[in-house]
Amino acid sequence: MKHENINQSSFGMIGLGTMGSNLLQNIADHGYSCSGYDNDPKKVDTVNKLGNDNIHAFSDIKDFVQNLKSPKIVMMLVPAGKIVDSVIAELLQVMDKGDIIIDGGNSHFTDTEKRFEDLEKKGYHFVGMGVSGGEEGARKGPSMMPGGDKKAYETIKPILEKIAAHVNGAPTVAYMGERSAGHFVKMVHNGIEYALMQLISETYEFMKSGLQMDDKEIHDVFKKWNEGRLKSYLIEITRDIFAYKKKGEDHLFFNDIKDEAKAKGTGKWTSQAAMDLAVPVPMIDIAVSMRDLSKYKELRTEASKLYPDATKSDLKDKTESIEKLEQAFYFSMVSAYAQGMHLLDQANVEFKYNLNLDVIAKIWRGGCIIRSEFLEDIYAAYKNNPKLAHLFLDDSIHKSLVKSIPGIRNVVSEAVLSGIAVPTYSVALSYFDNVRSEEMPANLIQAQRDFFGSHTYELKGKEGVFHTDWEDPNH
Ligand SMILES: NC(=O)C1=CN([C@@H]2O[C@H](COP(=O)(O)OP(=O)(O)OC[C@H]3O[C@@H](n4cnc5c(N)ncnc54)[C@H](OP(=O)(O)O)[C@@H]3O)[C@@H](O)[C@H]2O)C=CC1
Ligand SMILES: O=C(CO)[C@H](O)[C@H](O)COP(=O)(O)O
Repeated sequence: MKHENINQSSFGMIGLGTMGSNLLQNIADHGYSCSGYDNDPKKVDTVNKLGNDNIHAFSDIKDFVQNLKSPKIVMMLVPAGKIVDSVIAELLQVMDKGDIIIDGGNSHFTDTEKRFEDLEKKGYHFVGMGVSGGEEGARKGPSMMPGGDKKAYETIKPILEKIAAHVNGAPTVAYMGERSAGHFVKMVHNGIEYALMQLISETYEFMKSGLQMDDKEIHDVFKKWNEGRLKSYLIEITRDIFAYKKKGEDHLFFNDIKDEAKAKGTGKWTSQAAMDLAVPVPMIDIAVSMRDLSKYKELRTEASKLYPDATKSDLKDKTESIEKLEQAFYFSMVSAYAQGMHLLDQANVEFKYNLNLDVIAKIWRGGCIIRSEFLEDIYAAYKNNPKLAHLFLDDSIHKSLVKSIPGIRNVVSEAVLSGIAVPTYSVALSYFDNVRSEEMPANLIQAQRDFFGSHTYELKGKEGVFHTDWEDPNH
């Protein structure tokens, strides 16, 4: 479909799928004239049939670009990977130097790093921007994490600030930092998302198998939790999943879903990046691993026959157990955010991104999947002390964390004795117990390394590296 009006649109979107179509409508709702392009003519048709006077969709990339005002602003919301490179290559044929290209997908930060460098050399302004909030967020107000070309960000800032969610009047978008900073921050956001989702699924298992609660009771607990300090988007949707029945059916729909979790990769990328930077994020690691384990259905089925019953403990007092579980969830949730923020802090040093952790917490308070009441505390912690080395060291967080320790210890031990898998809870606790250990047993590891491989060790109170012949009879 060709349009008469050329050079009319203020904003162009490539990829009119779930995110692109909704974000474009959000932008159009704020009074901007928009163009859309997708290589799937059906998507183009669907968008044109919305009847939104502010949106014109094209199935020819040249017509699409021609319809944009200069400097042209084009955002891509296409699947991450090679497709992004091929769309950029097409765009370079039809855009002009000085134009702005935004990648709003979940691109790997190392790809963004290369694209930024390449496009900068070629004279284009490139912004790598994480977008979170899913379909509804894109339509009504996402959280956005732009990084890269600062000048380009200043140009698109008025649009982004209008379409973002708002918390206490502040938009949930801000410039994150240099080059690939936006996509790095989004990746860590997703890593935390994985950890919290795994934590919620273990909570459900503990309630169901440990406390013998039925679906209605579980729904009521999530409802109550969402009215307190655990209030968050993920608890809110879990509450709603525990109330969702198909018309005419008497059971919750999610019970029909296979217990095999899929993943697009951002959680794994977070763990990989954390390993490369030597930052421990064990809750994210375990969340990725448990999604992987869920796929081994046959293996699990066979093993379940071989090892049928674990010792069951007697969890009698449900009310008291739920109170402990709330403490345990709070404790572990704090730990999940703390591990993610620690990774961001260390990546900032390594990659010289110029991140501001308070700003990141601020824009995560609304619009995104990990938005939560607790992000207010994280925001306050980093605003109060931008150099805070770890969230556990913040005074206010310290106070509430300490009060939750009995809960986490109780839940982990009860679960272990009952044979209920709570790896994220367990690792949250062990991570904490090691973080609070001035002495770790790592000296033994050093001794072993030196014993079998002459890898050397350092000594307390003595400079230098040393080696011992551990099997020398004359030592
Ligand atoms: N869905 C979500 O909740 C979220 C997704 N994201 C990220 O946003 C990006 C887009 O996701 P989403 O909207 O869900 O994906 P969809 O698959 O729904 O939409 C992508 C669209 O891009 C089109 N497309 C593919 N290749 C090209 C091309 N070469 N030229 C033009 N259009 C093309 C696709 O067409 P076709 O179908 O024909 O291939 C499709 O219409 C991804 O990086 C995703 O990870 C980020 C946050 C949340
Ligand atoms: O980016 C998102 C939300 O912010 C995606 O919806 C989310 O990452 C989905 O990831 P996965 O498919 O791996 O669970």
